[in-house]
This record gives sequence, structure tokens and C-alpha cells, in this order.
Amino acid sequence: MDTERAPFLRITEIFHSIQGESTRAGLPCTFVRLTGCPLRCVWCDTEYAFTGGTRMTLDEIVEKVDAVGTPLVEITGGEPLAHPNAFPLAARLADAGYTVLVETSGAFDISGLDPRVIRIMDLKCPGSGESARNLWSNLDHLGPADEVKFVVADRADYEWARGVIRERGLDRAVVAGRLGALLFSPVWEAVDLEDLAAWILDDRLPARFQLQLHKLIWGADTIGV
Ligand SMILES: C[S@@+](CC[C@H](N)C(=O)[O-])C[C@H]1O[C@@H](n2cnc3c(N)ncnc32)[C@H](O)[C@@H]1O
Ligand SMILES: Nc1nc2[nH]cc(C(=O)O)c2c(=O)[nH]1
Ligand code: SF4
Ligand SMILES: [Mg+2]
Repeated sequence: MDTERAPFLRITEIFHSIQGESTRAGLPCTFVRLTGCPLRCVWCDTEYAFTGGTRMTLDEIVEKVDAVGTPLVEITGGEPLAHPNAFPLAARLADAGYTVLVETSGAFDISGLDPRVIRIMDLKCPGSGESARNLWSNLDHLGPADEVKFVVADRADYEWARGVIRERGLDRAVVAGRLGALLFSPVWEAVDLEDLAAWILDDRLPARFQLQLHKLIWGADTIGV
């Protein structure tokens, strides 16, 4: 295809690292970080992906992922689903045999994603400043492989998340296997870890406590890991 006309995306970075989040934390993973996000979570650790980036065709992206040669690939950002070509990219990577994770804010319709793609969807808590962007209809499109994540800045965020989980039956969905996992992640260094653990245990939530493993390994300010 003529490279000038071929479908493309703006890419901040493609890197090979240890998956730091989700139920796949600890596994080698290739990350494709798309440039640009229309949200502004107050605690965002990836502001460097809001602008800039390099224009790459989908062919070039797949080639670079192939060159790394790891079976697990995550498309993240920025906000991947703000970019229409993220959808064909995810399908192309699934066609190529990769296990494809898409990490999304939940602000964009996920229903057009290839069914083979595993969705890790944040529900933005009030402390992020972006709660109003949650697209609640996305919950109807999640399945047994998908994960819902709450990144909590304080007790008020935790209580909000607990309310959402109970009122929308996400706890029952996880226990019944209709949803893959519920994740609680502290905003980095904002919440006492013992407190968050105690809250989850006290409430008997069927949720997974997760830390950003890559920050424990390489520090919070290292980019490209
Ligand atoms: C940088 S975002 C990119 C994907 C998408 N825009 C989203 O928000 O899900 C990747 C993940 O990092 C999380 N994250 C960003 N800043 C964080 C922080 N300071 N502490 C903990 N998690 C953070 C986000 O909530 C999201 O789950
Ligand atoms: N190692 C590592 N694991 C991650 N899992 C999700 C990430 C993200 O920024 O979306 C991320 C990241 O930035 N680095
Ligand atoms: S949606 Fe994701 S990339 Fe965008 S500001 Fe929030 S955490 Fe950062
Ligand atoms: Mg990250």
C-alpha cells in the first residue's frame, strides 16, 4: 500500500517490559503507547504521551511488535480508543496470534473492539477529576476475559468504587465468571497501602489489589518501562 495513504497512528513509544498492571502483571509484554488523550486525570503518570509522537503505519507498528517477539501485547496511551485506527490495529495484532490487551479510560465506546481483545477498563473515580467521562454503557460490552479497574486516590474514591461495584452487580459478575476481574490500584503514593488492603478485606470485595509493579522495579519516573 502507498505509505502516504496507509492507515496510521501517532505513537509515543513501543517498548518491551514486564507487565506492571492487571491480572497479567509480571509477564513480559510489548507495549504500544498511542499519542494523545482528551482526558486530564489529575494524577496521570503519562502526560508525556499527550502530544508529540511519531506517525507510524499499522504495518510499521505490527513489524516493530513482531521484532520484539513476545506473545503478549498491550495497546495503551494516551487514550487508545480516542484514535479510530486503534481498532484495526488491535484486530491486526490478534490476527497475527498475539494476546492483545487494550488499556482504556472507559470514556470511549469499546463495543467496536475485536472480540479477541482483552479490555482493561478504568472507571474513573471522582478524585481523577474525570468521572463525568465514564461511558456506563461500556459495562454491557464486557465479558469473562475483561477487567474493570478503579484507580483510587483516597477513601472517598474507594467508597465510590464500592458503590459502583455493588449497585451495578460487578461483584456478582466476577464471582459468576461473567467478568474477568475487578482491580483496585492506588494512585501512586497517594494512598496508604495497608489502608486500601484493609478496606477491600473488610468489605469482602472479590477484587484484586494491584500495584504498579514496573514502578517498584524501575522507579516512578522512568519512561519506557
Ligand atoms: C496512562 S493510562 C493509559 C490508558 C488509558 N488512558 C487509561 O486511563 O486507562 C494507563 C493506566 O495507568 C493508570 N495511572 C495513570 N496514572 C496513575 C497514577 N499516578 N497512579 C496509578 N495509576 C495511574 C491509569 O488509571 C490507567 O489505568
Ligand atoms: N510495565 C508497564 N506496565 C503497564 N501496564 C499498563 C501500563 C500503562 O501505562 O498503560 C504500563 C506501563 O506503563 N508499564
Ligand atoms: S485517561 Fe489515561 S492517559 Fe488520559 S489523563 Fe487519564 S490516565 Fe492519563
Ligand atoms: Mg503506565
